[in-house]
Amino acid sequence: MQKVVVGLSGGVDSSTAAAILHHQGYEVIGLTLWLMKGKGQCCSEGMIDAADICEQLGIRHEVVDIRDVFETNIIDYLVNGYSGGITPLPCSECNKTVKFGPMVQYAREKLECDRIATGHYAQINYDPDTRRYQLFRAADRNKDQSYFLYDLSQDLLAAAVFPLGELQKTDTRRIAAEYGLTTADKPESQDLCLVESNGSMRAFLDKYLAPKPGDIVDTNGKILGQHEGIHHYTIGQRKGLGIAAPEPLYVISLDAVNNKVIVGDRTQVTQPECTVNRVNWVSITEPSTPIRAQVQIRYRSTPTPVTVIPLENSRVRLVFDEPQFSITPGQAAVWYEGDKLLGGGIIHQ
Ligand SMILES: Nc1ncnc2c1ncn2[C@@H]1O[C@H](COP(=O)(O)OP(=O)(O)OP(=O)(O)O)[C@@H](O)[C@H]1O
Repeated sequence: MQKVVVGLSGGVDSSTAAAILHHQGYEVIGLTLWLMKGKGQCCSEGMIDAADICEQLGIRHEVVDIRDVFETNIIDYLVNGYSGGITPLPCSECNKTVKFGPMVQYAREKLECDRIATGHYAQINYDPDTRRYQLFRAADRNKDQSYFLYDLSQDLLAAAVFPLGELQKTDTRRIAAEYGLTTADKPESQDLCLVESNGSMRAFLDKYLAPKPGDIVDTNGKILGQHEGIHHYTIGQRKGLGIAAPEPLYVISLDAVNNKVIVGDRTQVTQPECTVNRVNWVSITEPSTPIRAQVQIRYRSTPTPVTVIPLENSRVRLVFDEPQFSITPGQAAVWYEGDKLLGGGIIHQ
């Protein structure tokens, strides 16, 4: 019997992924990563729900304590990023270095298993011509999580299985109900796990960063107001500036060195191009000449036409057909050809 390890968060998606594979005849092992320190965090409840599902399916359940890795790779990464004036995207980093990497390693070393399934909505296809694992958007466009998976290596994609990639979310709930899974009606997570468990990103950051008051200025350096710490702001932000002005003002940059929030009008936060670092090419090898694609500069943004110009050291320059509003350093830019994810990286400037 073929063995597969399923990453179980305790939610309906991963429970259903496990149940589908179990009913297809795989030997399924449930694996829950213990991510967050502290009692009462979402993981504690998730672990119990995951254990329940394993009991229900009659499968083995492993819990791997990875709290230190989560703290270094996600919490420190976020806190350092925000205090340095960028807006990091934790989910792609978490998928690569906290979830898939350690799960694949644990499965290979401890469970003699080479396949890892998750409840992610995305699709993988192996192209024998190019010998690459390609990543595609999920059939359910509204649930598509390919954007958060752009940083997976070929080795991790080779091991990954996404049983929900061809389903609509309504199918998942229906299947969960048909199998009588105890998680079938569990509510959807609405936001980043850290935001859910802390109430807001600001509340999370305030646990780690002391207030550091400074000036809110325009591009000429004129002081327009005060802030409590640049970590409370993100590029393109309009609300919560506390400044009365005849025209709407937006955050156009964050100056960590001088502890300043710089604001301006909408045109000043709209750019024709940007540089992207730490690029991972997924479905194709790195091209030697510019390519055309459609890019998303944040998770829910509409894909927009772009020319991707390869640069040295795993970087690219993105030249948008139409200038883009609020390009945010630290967020991911991910470019596609139709549904095929070509590559992505971290927006630099
Ligand atoms: N703590 C964890 N341990 C093991 N696998 C996890 C864990 N958290 C998430 N995963 C895996 O990553 C997938 C996507 O995680 P995400 O946080 O986006 O949850 P989700 O889409 O709400 O799914 P679910 O309904 O399964 O919680 C999950 O379906 C699961 O397979």
